Amino acid sequence: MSGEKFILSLDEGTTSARAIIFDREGDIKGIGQYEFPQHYPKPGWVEHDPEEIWSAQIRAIKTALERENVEPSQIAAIGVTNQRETTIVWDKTGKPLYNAIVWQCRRTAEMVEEIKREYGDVIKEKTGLVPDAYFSASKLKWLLDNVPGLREKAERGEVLFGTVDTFLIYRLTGEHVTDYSNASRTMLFNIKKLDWDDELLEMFDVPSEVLPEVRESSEIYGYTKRELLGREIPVSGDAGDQQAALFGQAGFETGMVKATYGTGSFILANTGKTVRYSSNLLTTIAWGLDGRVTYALEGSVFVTGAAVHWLRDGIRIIKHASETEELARRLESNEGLYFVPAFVGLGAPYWDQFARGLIIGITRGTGREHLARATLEAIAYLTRDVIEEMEKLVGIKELRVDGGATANDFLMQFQADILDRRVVRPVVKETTALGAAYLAGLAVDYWESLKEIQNLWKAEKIFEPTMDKETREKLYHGWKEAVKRALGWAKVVEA
Ligand SMILES: Nc1ncnc2c1ncn2[C@@H]1O[C@H](COP(=O)(O)OP(=O)(O)O)[C@@H](O)[C@H]1O
Ligand SMILES: O=P(O)(O)OC[C@H](O)CO
Repeated sequence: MSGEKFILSLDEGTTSARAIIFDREGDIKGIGQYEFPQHYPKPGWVEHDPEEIWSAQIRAIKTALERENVEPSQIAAIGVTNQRETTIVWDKTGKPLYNAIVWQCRRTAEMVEEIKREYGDVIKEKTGLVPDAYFSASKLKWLLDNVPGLREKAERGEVLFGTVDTFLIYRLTGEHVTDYSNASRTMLFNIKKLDWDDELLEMFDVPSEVLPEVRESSEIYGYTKRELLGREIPVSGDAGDQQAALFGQAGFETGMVKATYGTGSFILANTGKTVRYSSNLLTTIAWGLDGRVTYALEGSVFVTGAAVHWLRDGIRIIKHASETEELARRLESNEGLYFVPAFVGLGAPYWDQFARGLIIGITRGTGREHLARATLEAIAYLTRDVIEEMEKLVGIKELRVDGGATANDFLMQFQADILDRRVVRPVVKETTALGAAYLAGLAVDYWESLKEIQNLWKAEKIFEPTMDKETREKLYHGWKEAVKRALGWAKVVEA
């Protein structure tokens, strides 16, 4: 056993929990990963069992360490990053009091519509968010109103609320904390005053006793309980997964933009110390570091990789996500077929909770290659929708990309073409986990500075735009028309 030290990053995503060991170069030394079940108790509802999240996460840690023969004593620090907004309540013993309500869950859509009508502007001003069932506030209100006895317990100070980072850190260390980036996604946090907001707490009927303490994204929150890994290891990094990915992409300067293509796509632009507002994008906290908060603009697209997943598990026209690439390449163009994957409404920049998925332009010649191509193209169009909004506020030179679907070269090239911008894919694709590792490592002096981290970032492949303007704009026009037809559909069929 060598005495080399590493950083362990816990990346708890929507569908799986990963544990990744990084070395000083920011290279991956080992990975453990386990999927956990998705629960859909009613149409549009999505839940996770926090115990299933926890056991997947612990197994992932043990697998990563055992596989690579790394001893817990070689872990200098642990960083945590997580699917954001997903809401958990538990008691002081760490026992969950209900399933986690997942960010994708639409159960509070009507509740939010009502609040939005009266308080939309106030919420935007204070939290930077476009009111939506996506964020934690309405989910927490739902829990307090619907789980028998929960509100009374909460008022007695016996209930702890948190996003998944907070739950994991509580179980790991016993500390009830979160970081600025995660707090900024609850819709209860004032991103300018950097504190929980009394008016919002009142609006959502949330007793302040349940809230975690909000800390920087890089500092020691506590130490792992000895019974977990046989050692007390500092837990010293915490950021929402999308903000962590911006950090892992070394997106430290104003105007740097990354897009992560996972279940959904999340495009974030660093706006530095400035809080910039856009009516169709979110203003969010990227991280808190060295006594300073960095802000970002975010376009959250709810369904992208999940649409590829649907081709595989829903209509079963492919066996593996990667097959979409070969299918798409069989065609010269989309031949007029568009797919708007608005399975759970549309997020940025449309924010329509009632939009639903649509496939348009079907002819007798339409086959699975068209659908595969339309799915990949939709992912790229949805990203352009967001970048167009961002460009009104920040200059954007290139797009740094990461996440599962970036393995698809067809998609990456089409993305560069449709944006008319360079798309850059880094060597280390696990930028979310890497970002959390960097945050944890900075707090314990494993890495010294942002400059050092910047020097570790390396491009693997650059996709240059090659499409002519006329084709690009014609294709994009078709997309905008297809989206128009998907908007509000749930209202039409419910009426
Ligand atoms: N080669 C590929 N082409 C297109 N989509 C892909 C490819 N590989 C994976 N995906 C999609 O990417 C997603 C997985 O990415 P990942 O970053 O692991 O997601 P998450 O962290 O959200 O669970 C899946 O939804 C999958 O359908
Ligand atoms: O788990 P992911 O990678 O799909 O990310 C989910 C986002 O954090 C939701 O806001």
